[in-house]
Amino acid sequence: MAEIQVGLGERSYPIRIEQGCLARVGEDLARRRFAKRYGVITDDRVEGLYGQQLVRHLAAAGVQAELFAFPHGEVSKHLATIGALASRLAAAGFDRRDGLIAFGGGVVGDITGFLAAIYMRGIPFVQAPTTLLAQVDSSVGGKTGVDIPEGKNLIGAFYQPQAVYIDPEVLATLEPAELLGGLAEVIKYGVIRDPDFFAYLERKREEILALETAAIEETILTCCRIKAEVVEQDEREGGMRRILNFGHTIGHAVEAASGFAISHGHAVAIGMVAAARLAVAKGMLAVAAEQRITALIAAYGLPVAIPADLDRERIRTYLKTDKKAVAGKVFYILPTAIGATSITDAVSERQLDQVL
Ligand SMILES: NC(=O)c1ccc[n+]([C@@H]2O[C@H](COP(=O)([O-])OP(=O)(O)OC[C@H]3O[C@@H](n4cnc5c(N)ncnc54)[C@H](O)[C@@H]3O)[C@@H](O)[C@H]2O)c1
Ligand SMILES: O=C(O)C(=O)C[C@@H](O)[C@H](O)[C@H](O)COP(=O)(O)O
Ligand SMILES: [Zn+2]
Repeated sequence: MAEIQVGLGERSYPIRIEQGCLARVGEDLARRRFAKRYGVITDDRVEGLYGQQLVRHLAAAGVQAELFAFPHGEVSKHLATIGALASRLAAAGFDRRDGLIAFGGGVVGDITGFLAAIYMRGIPFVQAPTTLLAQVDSSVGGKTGVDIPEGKNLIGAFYQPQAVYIDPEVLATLEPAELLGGLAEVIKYGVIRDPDFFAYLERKREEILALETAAIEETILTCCRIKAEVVEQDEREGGMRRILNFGHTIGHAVEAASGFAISHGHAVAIGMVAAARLAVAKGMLAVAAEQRITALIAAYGLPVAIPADLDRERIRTYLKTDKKAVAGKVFYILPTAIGATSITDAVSERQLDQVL
């Protein structure tokens, strides 16, 4: 069992990482009393696999909870889902003393956090992430929100959870492609911040892919530690938090341009390779480092190139609505070494053409 703290003054919260901890979330909630009862927000797949089990565990600890599921996938991550869930909560009599549990992957976490931020102008919520991506990234840091046709995550709020409960056991039922998506964000942490962790990912590939307990726990813990450190320094992305967006400038555009046929993690993998190549083109990164980054992404079975049939003009259109764009200038987080980045808008059309 490991517990780390995200230190944000009165918005601080613990991240607990423990095999089987979903069975003990109820005890913790009963002790901490964030809310008098909980709406467990989830998607239909996670509901089918673990929904009743979680509600039973909560009930055994004396925690009242009700499940609210929506159809799985990024296509649900829009305002209509928020509206429908809010209506269901209101119909069930949820009031300001009640809270939410985000029980699922990043889509569930982003939707639930945003709903918690705005339902009755704000109710408490906790994260119980069930995908690797959500356990290493989206459940921590308080970015919540939904997509609009113009782009990814263009509506949302910074709203921190009260606690994060990570049970690596549930990863056993993930589809292999979903596991890989999480590994893209895992590799991101090595590239932006931690060369030793990058080398660990090179060495422990087989153990990590096999979800071997020690390797997967170490991986989740390292990512959460790095994310907590970054968020503690820049909660609302005034500056350095932008490093967590490495691979996301082109990644988000690829994801949206594919109509979400390419998942977030796979698009981030493509975006990281593109960013590393841009960095080489600009003379900021050694070719050998770019090759190591690309080789690690490929070694985990992730894509390294934008599919040939994906419309480049659509990608360019989405690049312009990236949240990091200011006064029409698109910003890129480019690696300068394994473990270090630089943020720049000085990317020429020709350099962009080369990587697209
Ligand atoms: N807020 C943040 O900081 C942040 C960070 C990274 C990504 N994100 C967002 O997260 C989303 C991607 O998250 P994701 O990859 O978890 O996608 P997801 O939530 O769609 O989950 C992927 C699939 O896995 C299924 N699933 C979840 N847990 C399972 C389990 N234990 N066993 C079997 N199946 C399971 C889900 O039903 C879904 O079909 C994107 O919308 C992205 O923008 C947000
Ligand atoms: O927490 C952050 O900060 C991140 O950027 C983490 C990203 O992995 C994540 O995909 C995030 O949702 C992207 O945020 P956005 O502000 O670029 O939409
Ligand atoms: Zn991401």
